[in-house]
Amino acid sequence: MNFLIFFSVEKPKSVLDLLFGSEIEFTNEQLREHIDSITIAGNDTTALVIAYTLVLLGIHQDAQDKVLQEQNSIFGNSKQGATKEDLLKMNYLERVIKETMRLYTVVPIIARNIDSDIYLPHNDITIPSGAGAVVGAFALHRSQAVWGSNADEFDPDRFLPERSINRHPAAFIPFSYGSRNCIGRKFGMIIMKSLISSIIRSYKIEASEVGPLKIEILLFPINGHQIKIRKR
Ligand code: HEM
Repeated sequence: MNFLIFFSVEKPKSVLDLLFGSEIEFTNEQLREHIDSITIAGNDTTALVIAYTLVLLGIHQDAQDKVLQEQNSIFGNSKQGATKEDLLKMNYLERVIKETMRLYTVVPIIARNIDSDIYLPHNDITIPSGAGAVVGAFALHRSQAVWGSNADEFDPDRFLPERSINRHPAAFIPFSYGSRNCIGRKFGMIIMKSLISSIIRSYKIEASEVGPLKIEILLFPINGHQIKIRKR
């Protein structure tokens, strides 16, 4: 297992080093469970978002051109990996990734057990303690009431600051919301931006529509993705 914590000023430490060095002494089983959480929660989610993003860029060539322009403005012709400073400049790519996570919410349903009665004033409904509840993030992200009549269309500029001002903070919840939201959301963004940045600088992508989807905890394309890549 060889995860590194990036951008530390000190010598980078692996996740295991950090877990071993923490104040709490974990049992082997707890250590394994932590590593399981990080790999399972962090791997498939990130890989799926990267794949959906590449497919959407392959379909929307105009967006791919804009991503490439932004990359060229940061890197020129260089193929070097992105630094933290480079990643901060990738505003358009970040909007593309967010729009991908909105349309293809890879954690489409978030489930909770209700442990005390919860009153929902807008609907005048009380969810009783002991009930199970799901937050339908996929449905919320496609809601025309929230995202407008073009909710099903790919429009990364929805995430421009000026178009996001009046949006409810919980309208966009690919990483969930509140105290149990994703602990890896910033790390996930770093991985996704770094990888897509390197791929787009080296390859031109073409893709066909995303076909039917299925939910197996995460959101998978039933037929896989049809994608062509050509060296630039
Ligand atoms: C695009 C990538 C990712 C997406 C879309 C995503 C999404 C989510 C969502 C929706 C939850 C809440 C699930 C629930 O409450 O049922 C969650 C929790 C979690 N995520 Fe992520 N995640 C991503 C990347 C990562 C990465 C890279 C890591 C670790 C390095 C990670 C670690 C975790 C952990 C440990 C939890 C449980 C947090 C808790 O229960 O307090 N995730 N993630």
